[in-house]
Amino acid sequence: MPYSADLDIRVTDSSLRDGSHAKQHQFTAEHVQSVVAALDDAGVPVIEVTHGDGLGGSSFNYGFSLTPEQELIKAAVATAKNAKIAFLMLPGLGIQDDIREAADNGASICRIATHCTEADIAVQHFGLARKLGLETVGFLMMAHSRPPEVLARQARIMADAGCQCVYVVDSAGALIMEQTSDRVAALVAELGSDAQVGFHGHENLGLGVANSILAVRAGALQIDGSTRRFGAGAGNTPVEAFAAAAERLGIRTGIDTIKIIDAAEDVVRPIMDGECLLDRMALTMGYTGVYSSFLKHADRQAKKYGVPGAEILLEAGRRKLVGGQEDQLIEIAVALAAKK
Ligand SMILES: CC[C@H](O)CC(=O)C(=O)O
Ligand SMILES: [Mn+2]
Repeated sequence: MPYSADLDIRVTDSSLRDGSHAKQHQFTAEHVQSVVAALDDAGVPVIEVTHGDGLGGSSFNYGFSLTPEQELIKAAVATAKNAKIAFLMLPGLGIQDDIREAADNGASICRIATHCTEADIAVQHFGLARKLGLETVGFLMMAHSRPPEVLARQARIMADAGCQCVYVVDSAGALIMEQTSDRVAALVAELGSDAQVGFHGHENLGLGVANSILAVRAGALQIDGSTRRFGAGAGNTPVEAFAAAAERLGIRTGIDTIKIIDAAEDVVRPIMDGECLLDRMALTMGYTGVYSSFLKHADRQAKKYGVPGAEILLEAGRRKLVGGQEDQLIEIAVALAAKK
């Protein structure tokens, strides 16, 4: 079944949320206005705006935002003519009042992320979001680290709690081809008509577009990307490349391919601090299964303690660290420095 009469799938652009990691959370309201205006004009149907780690993410552990995220959400809502504005939240970081405030500020889609074995911590949050009339999306993060049947059981917990679309989230950019489609297919089989399935990719092995196309073929109805790959690690599935590939394959996204190619070059690139690169650090994350948002934290500790960043990430992979364990990157850097 297509997503709707006009669209086969719905694309959510995460540049203004996943890109917040790459920008070290230094977005201004003007950045948000210019990106939202360009993406909206290109026909991107959903735009996500929040601190990289979601509502309440602005903190010592994750990095402070330059602009309060509710101000960024307001700026996005005021600018978008057609696109819906989404926000992310991680239970335990954001609180219920943050969800209420984002809804009051005009955001209409609440995306709730948990580690892929911890869906049960989101039950109350889905309940509240639905009560507020928000559309709901669930993120099963670090999805490479568990097999399809485990993810399917976690997806069931989210759907039963009121989640309307559960995403397979390749936080480490570590999923390879059928590893993506097998996971998506398992969720589609489990959820049936109870909830849609989505896919959120990262480019750490250069597979974001290919994995996303395979996800669509396995039944995903929602796909995330970031224009110009503006996201954590090597960035997300580039929306402009995905839109072009989808169009050539006859998959209707509603996005104007030429306009989004122009937006990537003329609007998004100028606000990025640099390109999101498929370099040694990003490849190490994809290869060893490390959370993409650890990149800038590892970079900082590498500089501070004079140790190679890739070695910090290799050890993070060995320890199988998950989001929220950013402090262990400091411990790893200190230990590497002591060995020198
Ligand atoms: C909040 C953390 C994280 O950036 C969510 C996400 O986009 C991912 O896990 O890939
Ligand atoms: Mn991500």
